[in-house]
Amino acid sequence: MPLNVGVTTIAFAKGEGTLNDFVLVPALDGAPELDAREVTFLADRRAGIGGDGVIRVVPIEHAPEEIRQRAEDARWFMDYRNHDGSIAEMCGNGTRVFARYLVDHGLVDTPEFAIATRAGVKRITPAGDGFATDLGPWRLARPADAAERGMDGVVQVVGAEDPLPALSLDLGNPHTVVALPPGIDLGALDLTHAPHVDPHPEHGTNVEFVRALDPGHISMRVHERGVGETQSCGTGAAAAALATWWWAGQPAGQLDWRVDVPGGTLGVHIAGDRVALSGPAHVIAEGQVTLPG
Ligand SMILES: N[C@@H](CCC[C@H](N)C(=O)O)C(=O)O
Repeated sequence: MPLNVGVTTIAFAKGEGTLNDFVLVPALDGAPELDAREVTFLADRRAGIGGDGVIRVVPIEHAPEEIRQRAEDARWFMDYRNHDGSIAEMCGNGTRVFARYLVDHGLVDTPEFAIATRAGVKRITPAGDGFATDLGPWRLARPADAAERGMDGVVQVVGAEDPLPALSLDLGNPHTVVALPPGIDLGALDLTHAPHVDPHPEHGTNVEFVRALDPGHISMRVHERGVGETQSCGTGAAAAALATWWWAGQPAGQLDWRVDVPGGTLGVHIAGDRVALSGPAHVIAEGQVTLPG
């Protein structure tokens, strides 16, 4: 009997955008489907390939019905999972790395194209050595409270005596943004555990800690839902810029933001109720991997 009976070997690529890293799995005929155990194996930095998330590259005709119904002109579905196997609606950095994979593999034939995500269709355009993604509409998670006070919850951080005020935003996925007061050093924050957020969002949240540097320029660290601290989060950078802009009174002349993250720099452009993200994207390795039996 051959030794490889029952063994599943699949193609993968490894990519990153501002060091938010992903394992991409082409599923060009709809397979492989990946269960949570296979995702956590692929994302494991010791036993598997390693990544903050795992992204299946799925032709739209093989996407789930609810995605196909809202796909507009998108020909590809970004099926995103977090490091822990959980499903996330959106990944901003992931859209650029996904776009890089499609372009490098000749899977799109125009420089601008659309991709379907669980949070709707996102439009990609080339930008510098990477891409810009129209992340689409954003909104405050709890508009009435937030509009009144600019803060709608609190986050407890290790080492701070009192919980810090925070603002929650919906970018297709959930974010809670904290503006650090002067006495707390962004670089010294202990993000080894998920910060305690109150009120706790039903489906969890990504938490961004922000230091304002100059007008239109912030620095940020993030604890991602389903992952832990990462070197960057694209939707998180957009949420951080939007919250800082909101706190500043939404100045009309301050729509372009530079967001420094541990893994590099991202651009955020606010356009009314829409927001766009730009930054680099690289595919750094491709190969084959055998899934655990
Ligand atoms: N890193 C991503 C966000 C990935 C999903 C997030 N962890 C969630 O669960 O919402 C980004 O670049 O936006």
